[in-house]
This record gives sequence, structure tokens and C-alpha cells, in this order.
Amino acid sequence: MSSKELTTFLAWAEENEILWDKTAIEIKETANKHGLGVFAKKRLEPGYEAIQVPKAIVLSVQTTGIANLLEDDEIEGDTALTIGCMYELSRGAQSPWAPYLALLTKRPPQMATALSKESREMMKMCEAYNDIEADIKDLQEDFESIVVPFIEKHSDVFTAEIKTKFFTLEAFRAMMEIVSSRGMDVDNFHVTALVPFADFVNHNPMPNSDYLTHEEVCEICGALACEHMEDRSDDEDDEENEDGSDDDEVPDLAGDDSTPATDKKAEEDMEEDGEEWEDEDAEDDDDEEINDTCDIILDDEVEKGEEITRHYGPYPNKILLSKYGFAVENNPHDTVTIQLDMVRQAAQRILKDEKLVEERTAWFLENEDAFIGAEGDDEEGGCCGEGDHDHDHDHEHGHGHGHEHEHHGHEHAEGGDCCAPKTSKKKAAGEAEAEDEDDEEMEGEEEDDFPRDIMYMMHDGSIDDRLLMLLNVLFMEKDQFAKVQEDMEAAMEYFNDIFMRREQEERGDEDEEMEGDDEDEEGEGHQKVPKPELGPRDEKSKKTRKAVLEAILTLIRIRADAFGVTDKTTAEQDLASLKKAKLSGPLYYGGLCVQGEKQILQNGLQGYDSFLAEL
Ligand SMILES: C[S@@+](CC[C@H](N)C(=O)[O-])C[C@H]1O[C@@H](n2cnc3c(N)ncnc32)[C@H](O)[C@@H]1O
Repeated sequence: MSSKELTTFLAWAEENEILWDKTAIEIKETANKHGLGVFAKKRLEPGYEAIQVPKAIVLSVQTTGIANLLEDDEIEGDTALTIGCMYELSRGAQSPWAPYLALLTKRPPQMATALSKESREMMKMCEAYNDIEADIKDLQEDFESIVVPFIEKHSDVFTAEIKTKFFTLEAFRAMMEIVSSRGMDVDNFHVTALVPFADFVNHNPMPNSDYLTHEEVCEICGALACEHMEDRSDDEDDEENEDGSDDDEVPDLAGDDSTPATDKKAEEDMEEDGEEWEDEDAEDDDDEEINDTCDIILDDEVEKGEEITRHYGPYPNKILLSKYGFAVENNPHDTVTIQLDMVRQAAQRILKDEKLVEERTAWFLENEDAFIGAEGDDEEGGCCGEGDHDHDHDHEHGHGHGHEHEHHGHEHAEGGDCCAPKTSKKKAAGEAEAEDEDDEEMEGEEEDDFPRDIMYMMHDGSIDDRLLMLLNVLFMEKDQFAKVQEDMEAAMEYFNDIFMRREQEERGDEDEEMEGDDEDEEGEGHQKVPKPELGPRDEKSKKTRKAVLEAILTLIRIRADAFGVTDKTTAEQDLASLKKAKLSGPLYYGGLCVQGEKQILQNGLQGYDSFLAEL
């Protein structure tokens, strides 16, 4: 494609010092209907810097012409960025981003919120439906409670003519969809922003590039090094001296002469290695300037004509659909939510003892944090705060709302924001990076930052750690419950044993190897940990295990019934029918959400059924 808007955009990008080699990189229409994409015009090596976008040209709440008004009125998040972008659009050719916005508005993203009510209702069999409906409601509420008062307050800026032409609910919806589907986390100054050119890179579950940027900048002025940061680090030094400690390991990017001037890749590597900015001598040796840019860097070799892609983050399909308007077939990050009430229902059906169910559930909820710590920091990381996916509501799904995460154990649900740039010049999207960030975020997060009444089934049909623990609490023998109630150490031991057995029983050697392949094609860094020897279960343990497995199967059926998911056809048959139906856009992707959740339920039924048979 070579539309007028694209040509004008490219000329503008060049003028604004966005760097790409025209003989190596081009933006063009994708063959797979993913809109525009970035392609290699020749064979490119791993490590190649495909795109460099100076932060000065990103469109953020800090760079829009009404940054001060938004700040004064304390409007934040995607809503603020959307208003800023609408304002820039209303300025027409006066806006520094005019050619960029002209291209984006000419090719709006196809989102599920734009589907007819009837089409949306086809998604009722999956969790995406409620998310989409909530998005529609939130948008209207944001418009009425934030946008309208804001433009009315600043009637000198937003004249009647501008209001009618550029600040309608429909215009807000259209711009919010652009912001939602292309906002990228830049740093702790710009936060989420539109990053021209880099935002034409499409998502791929097996990407060949990464998005990297320095996140740690001055929150006041956005500089990598400035007097604000010097002042702050002086204050911190004073504080440290006062309490006599100096355990601050945060990289100091302030104007100190010893400021590291490493290149982005080096910083990234350091972070991957878990190193901190400790070796100042080594840093001094490196004379390279830090470019404060948002970069797309190739991870793999890319052939001529191949699309350059990145990973938007380990999101389940419902989040992908709500935020970006697409979903991924056989998405390894997909999840099914299990409500606590469903667990109560399943337990009640089997135990027929409401008092016991209530008492043990309450005990679990009160005490879970104590015994989760021992197991919690597991190998998969997986959850984080959905950074660039946030706006200002709090219903239980994407958009920064709830949808929070598992931070317990191997089954972290709901990916969370892995489009975020993490720490300094670190990968902004991608799974391995998400894990690092998750750990960081979790450390600083309040324990109660995730909804206690939501648990998850993962892509392979397994249940998450919290659900596994709760079911064990519900179904353990009376004397065992008395023991764990009395003695936290006994409880820890009990749950550790459960998790070790799960490792052994539910994940064979083969699975583990497959996982390693997924994460690291070269097989590097994936060491097989010898499994601990576990003795055979005693009779009591077998009895509890059997009851737990039966409860899981009951629970899966309850969850399926709640969403009208039937087993008249298999998930595989549904996928084949969906493909035959030749749907496109969000309608097709909505179908994938429904099919993906059914696949998870089916996997769970098959898996737990076979464990039961083996017992
Ligand atoms: C950040 S933009 C990428 C550039 C976009 N294709 C364009 O034309 O401007 C994200 C949007 O691209 C499309 N997209 C990206 N990756 C995709 C994928 N794997 N499958 C389907 N659509 C995708 C979706 O419409 C999404 O909202």
C-alpha cells in the first residue's frame, strides 16, 4: 500500500528524526489482514536496530499541547492520553503530530465494542463478553464524568465548534480505541504514549523483535539525567546517612559523572542476568551516549520480505480482544476464571455441609498469604499490573481493571502488562521480561491488590495454586485440618507436598521439555531441575486427592454451565467450524475467545479425569 497518508507520515517521521533504514525496513499492508505492519526489505541480523523513535516525538500526556490542563485537573491514564490526542487532532495542521494522526484516523482499528449488540451476544459463552460490555459502559461514563466537564471548564480552548466536531462521544470512542490498541509504555515520565512508527509493529506469539526503552528517567522533566534527579539522589543520600543504611540498588541515572553510559542492549542483558548497576568502573569505560529513544531491535535473523513482529505481552484472549481487537488461536496465556462462589457450590454439592465449606473457605482466605510465600515466587512469574492497559475503572477485566493476577504459584493468570518497558532500557514487551517485572511489581505491591474471590484455570486446563490449596483445605480430613490450623509450619509442609506431587503427576518430563522449548528455542538457560523423590501417598492423602479431583471436575462443569458451554461438539470441532464460517475481525476473534475457553475446560476435564482414573 502506498496511500497519501502513509507517504506523508513517512516524510514527517524522517523530519522528526525517527530512524530507520529505508533500504531495509518498510511499512506496508499485511497479507493476513492485521492492518499495516513493518517488513524487512532485506535479510537482517539479530541485534539490528530496526526503528529508533526519539522520545521527544512520542505523543503522551506530557507532550500534548494541553499537558498542563490535564495535569491541573488530575486526569490520568488512557483517558488523559485520549483527550490529549483528540486535542491534537482538533488542531489540524497546527499539531506537531498532524500527519501521524491523519494516518491513524484514516485506518481506525476494528474493535469488538463496535460490533452490533447481536454480534456481541455471540460472545456470551465466554468471559470476553462482560469485558466488552464493561468497556462500552466505562467509555460512556468516562465521557460524561471526565471529558465533558473538562472541555466545559476550558471553554476558551475547546470552542463550541471544536466541541461539536472533535469532542463527541463517538470521537472519544474512536480515539480511545486508537490509544488502547497502540499505546506503549515509554517511561515513568511519559507513561503510556503513542510511539510513531514503532507502533506499526504487529503482535506475534513467536516474535522476532523486542521493544526497548529506558524507563528510569526523571519523573519531573523526563530527562535521563538532570538536576531534579541530582537533588533527589542527594536527598536519598541524606536519608541513607540518617538511618545508616545504604541498600538502594536502583540504578542512578542522574547527572553524576559516573552515570553509566551503556548501550541499550547491554543494559537489557544486565537486567536479564539479574545484575544491578554495580560495576561503575565498567560503566565508566563505556563512552557511548545513551540514546533516549524507543527502539525496535531484532532478536532473530529476519529474511527479506518477512514481517518484523513483537510480543504485546502474555495476555489472555479476553484482554487481547478488549484492548487490541484480536485474539490468538491456541493462546498459551489464555485462562478461564473460576469464581469463589463456584468453588463453594462444587464443595457443597459433594460435602453437603454448608458450615464446613464456609468455615474452611474463611480460614483459607484469612491465612493463604502466610503459606503462599514459601511457594509463591515460582518459575513462571507471569502476572503484572497491566500497565499500558490501564484506564480508570475497576471492573474485573482488562483495562487496568482488576483482572489481576495470580501471583501465586505456577499458574499465574492474566498476564498483566508486559507492554510495559520495565526498568531501564529493558524489553517492553515479551514474556521473559514480563516475568522479571512481575517479580519486581509483586515486591512492592500490596497483598490485597488482587481479587481474592477469583481463581483460574490455565491454558492446559490445570487449576491455579490458590484453587488447588483451597480445594485441599475443603476436602482434607478433619484431623488434618485441625493440624494445619494449629501449626503454620505443618500447613506449609502440607502444601509443599501437594505442589511437588503436582509437578510430578500433572507435568510429565515431556511437558517440561516442551515448556523449555517454548521459552527458549535454543534450549539455553533452561536447566532441568532434578525432581525430589516423593513416597507413595498414604490412604488419607489418597482419599483427599480423590475428593479434590472430583471437586475439580464438578467445578469445571459448573463453570461450563454458567456460560452455556456444552460438550455437544469438541473445542477442536468448534475451531474448524469457526474457520469455515469465514468471519473476520473482532467477530472471528470473539469466536476464538469462546473456542479458547471451551478448550481450557475440555483440557481440564480430560486431564483431571485421567488423574482420577490413575489414582
Ligand atoms: C499497535 S497496532 C499495530 C499496527 C496496525 N496493524 C496498524 O495497521 O496500524 C495494533 C493493532 O494491529 C492489529 N494487530 C496486531 N497484531 C495482530 C495480530 N497478531 N493479529 C491480528 N491483528 C493484529 C490489531 O488491529 C491491533 O489493534
